[in-house]
Amino acid sequence: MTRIKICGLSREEDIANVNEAGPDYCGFIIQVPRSRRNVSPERAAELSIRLDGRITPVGVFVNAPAELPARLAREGIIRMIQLHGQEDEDYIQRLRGLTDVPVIQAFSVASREDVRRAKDSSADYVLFDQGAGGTGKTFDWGLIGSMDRPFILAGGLTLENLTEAVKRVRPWCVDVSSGVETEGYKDQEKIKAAVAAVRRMEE
Ligand SMILES: O=C(O)c1ccccc1N[C@@H]1O[C@H](COP(=O)(O)O)[C@@H](O)[C@H]1O
Repeated sequence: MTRIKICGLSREEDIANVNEAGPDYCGFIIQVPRSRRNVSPERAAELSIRLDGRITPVGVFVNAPAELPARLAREGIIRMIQLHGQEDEDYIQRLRGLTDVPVIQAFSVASREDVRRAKDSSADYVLFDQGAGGTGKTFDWGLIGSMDRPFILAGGLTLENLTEAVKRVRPWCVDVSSGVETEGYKDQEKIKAAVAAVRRMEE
């Protein structure tokens, strides 16, 4: 069964829309000023509290001090931590000392070497993406090859390529952000269609 995460929520209506669509995970881009999906920790708290309890809130961080994701996890604002910067093994170990929520480490895939590095990660899950995150672009899925651990496929997934991605790559979870937006905002119909497409594949 492939799970689905809808990432980059920033408005109350985004929460209402995911509550209706029912993905497995949703993501908040926290304290990443360069992202147009950026939310403050306080805003993430306001949004997370409105989320259906069956959907796991994931905090997405880029080189944040480890105390920040750990605090938000302790406060129950997020239940998973996604590291999307240059965080290394020392960082993950420091985080482990501060919180026991599952950790996702993102890797930008441009070569087989990037995938090999991911195999060595001590994170609970690895995520394969194109570029620095939220680019809306895909990478060569053939580079993933065979993986002996659960992984998340991200990067430029859309209603057009989601089904093919699940069939070809067999990820543990797909992560969609730009692909369920219209003019820069999350789109209710696209979110519903993406979740339905992944659920249909389980049948
Ligand atoms: O979405 C962002 O703006 C973002 C910023 C910084 C780090 C990660 C970000 N998003 C993550 O990027 C991937 C793929 O996004 P897309 O579907 O290609 O737009 C996904 O994992 C998001 O969590």
